[in-house]
Order: sequence, then C-alpha cells, then structure tokens
Amino acid sequence: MGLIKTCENSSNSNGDGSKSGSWRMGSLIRKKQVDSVHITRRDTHLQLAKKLSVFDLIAIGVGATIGAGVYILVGTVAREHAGPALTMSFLIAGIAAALSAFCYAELACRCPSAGSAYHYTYICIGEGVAWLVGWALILEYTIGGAAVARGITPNLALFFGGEDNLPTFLARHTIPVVGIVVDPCAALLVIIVTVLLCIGIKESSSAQMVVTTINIGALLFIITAGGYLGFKTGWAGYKIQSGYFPFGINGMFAGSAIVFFSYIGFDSVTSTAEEVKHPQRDLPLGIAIALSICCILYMLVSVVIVGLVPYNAMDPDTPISSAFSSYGVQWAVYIITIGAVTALFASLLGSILPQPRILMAMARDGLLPSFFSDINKNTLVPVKGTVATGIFAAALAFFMDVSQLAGMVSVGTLLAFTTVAASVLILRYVPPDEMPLPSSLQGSIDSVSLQFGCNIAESDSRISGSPGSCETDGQFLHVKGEIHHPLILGGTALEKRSELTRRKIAAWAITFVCLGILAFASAASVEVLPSILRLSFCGVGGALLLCSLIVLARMKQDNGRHSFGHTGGFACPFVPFLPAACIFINTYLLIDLGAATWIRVSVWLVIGALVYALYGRKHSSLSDAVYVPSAYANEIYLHSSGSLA
Ligand SMILES: NC(=[NH2+])NCCC[C@H](N)C(=O)O
Repeated sequence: MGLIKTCENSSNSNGDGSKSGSWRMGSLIRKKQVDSVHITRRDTHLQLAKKLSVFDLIAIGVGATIGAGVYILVGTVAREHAGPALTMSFLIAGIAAALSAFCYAELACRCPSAGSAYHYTYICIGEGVAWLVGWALILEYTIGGAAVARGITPNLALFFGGEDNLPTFLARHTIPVVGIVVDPCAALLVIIVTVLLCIGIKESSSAQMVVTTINIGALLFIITAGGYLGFKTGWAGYKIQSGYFPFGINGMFAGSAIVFFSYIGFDSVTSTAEEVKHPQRDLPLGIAIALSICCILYMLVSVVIVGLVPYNAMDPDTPISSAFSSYGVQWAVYIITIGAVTALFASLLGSILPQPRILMAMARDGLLPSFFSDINKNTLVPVKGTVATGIFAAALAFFMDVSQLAGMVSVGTLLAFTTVAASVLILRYVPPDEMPLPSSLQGSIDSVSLQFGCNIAESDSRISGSPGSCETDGQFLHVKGEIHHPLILGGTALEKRSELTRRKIAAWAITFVCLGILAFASAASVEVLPSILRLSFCGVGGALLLCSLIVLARMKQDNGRHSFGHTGGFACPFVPFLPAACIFINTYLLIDLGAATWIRVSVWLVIGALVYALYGRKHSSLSDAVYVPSAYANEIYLHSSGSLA
C-alpha cells in the first residue's frame, strides 16, 4: 500500500508515535527531502549566522586537518613501511582523500546543511544509516577532541622544561586508590575552545585562522630550514643503499593507509554549510584549497625529513625535532613544539566545532531532543549543544587517557566518507523524490487530488524505483489510469515506464557495487581465511563490482548541476568510477582497523541502536509524515497554508 496506507498509519498512531510492524522497518529507510526542515517542522527556529567566507573555510579545514599526524606519523611510517617513499605515501593518501573531497563538494553544494554526512545520508539512503553515521560521528568528534586535548599537555610541558615543572593547576595528577591520571590542562583547553565556539562562528574561525597561520609558519620553517640543512650536508637520507623503496611498492601503499589519518578533518568544513555566505561557490573551493594546502605541506615536510635522516635511524616519537637536533639545531625544537601545540589546538577546535552542528541537525529532524537544536539569539550559534559537547569532551579529557581508543575515532570519518560517496551515486542515478509532509497536511491531499484531476491512490509496488523506496511506494501516482512518476511527469507512457525501469536497474547496480566492494575488500584483508576462499571471494566481488560499474557507466545520469532548486555548483567528475573508488578505499580502511576496534565500536553502535529504537524512531519528524511526490508537494503545501493559518 502506498500513500493512503501511510495516512492511515499516521492517523492510527496511538499518540506515542508507535506504528505498525511494517512501518517500524520502514522507519529505517524513510528519507527526508533537502528542504524538508522547513516543510515538516513549519520551522520557527532561528537560523545560524551566515558569516563565513572562503578564507574562513580554508582556515577551518586546514586547522582541523593538520594535527599530530604529520608531527608524529612520519617517523614510524618511514621507519617501518615506506622509507624515503614516505612522500609518495602522502601523495597517494592525499589522492584518496581528494576522492572523498570531490564527493563532499558536490553534496555540500546540493544539500548545504550543518548535518554534513548525516544530512546527505538521510536524504539519499535513509533514516537508519543516517542515524548510524550521526551516532558514529558523535563518537569520533568527542573522543577525537578529548584525545587531541590530552596530546597537548606533554607538548606544552616542553616550554616549562618538562611535565614536572608545569604549574600545579595544569600538571597531571594520579588520583590515589583508583589510579586514574587526571589532566587539568587538557580539560582547560577544551573549555577554552568551547567558550570560543559559543562566542560566535566568525570569532571562532578568526581564532582558527591565527592558530593555523602559526602552525603553517612552523611547517614552512621545517621545510625551508630543513631544506637548507639538507642542501648543505648532502641529503644523507637519500644516499642509503636500499634505495627509494626499501619496503617495495607494498610498503609505500601500507604507509599511505596509515598517513591517511593525517588528512582526516577537512570534512569539518561541510558542517558549517549553513553559516557560509555563498555555500554553492565557497564550500567546494574551501574543501579543495584546504586539502591541497595540507597535501603540499605534508609532502614537502616528508621530502625534507626523510632526506635529513636515514629512514632506519628516524626517531619514532619525535621525528622532526630529533632530525633537527641531530644536526645540532637545538633551538628549532621550540619552533617545532609551537607548531605541534598550535596544530593540536586547531585540531581540537576542528573536532568540537562540527559536533553541536550535527547534533543540531539530528535534533531538528526529531532524532534527538530539541535541546540540541536551540540556537542562541545573540550569538546565532547552537550554544546549548556546544556547551554539552564541551562539558562531555572536557570530562573525558580530564579523566581518561583516550589514546587507547584512537582507532575508534577513524570509524566515524571513514563511515561518513563511504556513505557520502554512495550518496553521490544515488543522487546521480536514483535521485530521491519523496517529499515528507506532516500529518496535519493530510486533509489537503484530497483537495489537491481534485485540483490536479488525479487520484492519489494505492501505488503499485511492482514499479517501485529502488530497493530503498519500496516501503514508501506512495511516490507513484496513478493519474487517470496511467502510472506517473514525479521525475517523469512529461513524456509518453512508454518513456515513463522505461525511466522507471532505468531507476530500478540503477538502484540494484549501486547495491551490487557496494556488495562487490565489501566482498572484495573483506576477502583481501581477512588473512585468517584459507587462500582459496579469499581468492574466490575476491573474484566474485571483483566481477560483481566490474559488471555493475559497466551497467552504471552506460546509464543516463543526472549531471549534478541543477537539482533541488538551484543550478550551478560543483559536480563530482568521473561518476560512477570516482565515488566507487572512494567507497572501495574507505571500506578497505574500515576493515583494516581490526577486530579489536570494531568490537569497541560495536558497543557504541548497539547503544546507538537502542537510543534510536527508544527515542529517535518515535520522535522523528518523518514519523508523522506522509509521502507524496515532490512534484506535487509544493502545491499541497501552498494549498494547505490557508487551512493551517
Ligand atoms: N575529526 C577528527 N577525527 N580529527 C582528527 C584529525 C586528525 C588529524 N588529521 C591529524 O593528523 O592529527
């Protein structure tokens, strides 16, 4: 049953929002429309302040991305995986990150919202996966922020001559009996960042700009001073016997999987989408420039460091400072430490900034309490969500050494990157078309039916457009006996039918692309399986992936430039190959995180599933929505505005 059934369900709901069994499954795949915030909630909320320019976005992106990664990872990765080819590892990881950046750039243009990956997933894939992404991002930003804050203390202590000399109120203490090491300095830094974020987005981005400029200055110092030393002393690191690839090409790729971590963070830019003055132009530019700056800096730093010190003599903990010390340039250590502290501070701000915005987007959709969607009328930022995030992250940073949980931090980002790439495929081949309306508008539907001379009747599940839309098959209309799809309201009956078939084939092809990648990547990484089994899985997965990609490549697609009410903007190139490569890389990295990380993450995800089942599902804005085609929704909305007034 389609639309009519949905209406009945809504009116039968027993006040607490509980629905029939089939609707319960349906809640996981229900989707929202780009501007559904305004339609479903008759939004009276304040909007965030639109103050950010492309320079602010670059500062936010670079600041959030450059962190401990480049200051620490170069040592271990050069020593154990890549050797002097570390530069190539950074390049490959940068290209992999750029694939995600392309996908983010298109979606940020087409659906600019503070919810970022959560929001795109909700529109393209459905509520269940969107919740999962939002919930995983909470883990990432909060634990990530707390971990970064803890990392600042030892670096800061270097200015005082070691941790023992830190002022008592900043020094780490061990609580007797329980043996917990508390870190007041880390908690204080989180609080400072939280206060800054509450003051205003422009103020926060200006602070980020200052801190990031100092950090870039330190990296430029490393590059120029290191380059000078290298030219003067003959680049000892490049003269070793084992050549440029001591661990072979495999080592270089293994290294790029590890240094990929240093590119995480540029996605923070997209969570400011509602605060950008010209989102369609500035979001893609901001993401691209931020990522390019990081990639160039990382490659130059690595060229210099592996050239100064032979890879096998590199210090795994403080590779950059040790490289300068080994040439007798002790004072450089201070500059490098300033760089590390500012990089970590900016990374902390980059972690705490997106969190309240994603919470706000989830609360607007009813999946979290409205407390989080509150915007302060003076500063026009989500102050309550920011304070809640800050208190939680500060408590974590104070009490826990969260570095053990570092692997969990990447899950949120990689999951988000994967679903964002899948969302691009869906938007291009099977653009979502439902327009959720609150049940209060149901009364208007009949009159609109009359006005259109059409009968919004039971739809035909045989012609549903995608696996994901079967449940909400009310998107199809029978108009005077013919089947009409909102996207193909023009054209002959034959054309309409063939468009519906195209959508169906595309939907299955996208599903098979994802399944093929999953099979291939799992078989390639799970070494405990017998090799014959691994090979067969890889073969089946690869064949599935290849066939589905060929099918998609031959299909008509939306060009990504004129949907959802605006034209222009950025369109991701090489669809479907680029998003598929992006899904592949991120799935591979997700599996590569290892069983222990996944077991820990599962605990968090199970808690998330419970919260969704007990709260989100019932309170979702879409739980009182009926589905009508977007082509008619505006008419219904306009028609009903009189009766609602
Ligand atoms: N949102 C995050 N997970 N932030 C962590 C960013 C890590 C950063 N790229 C680094 O190299 O340290």
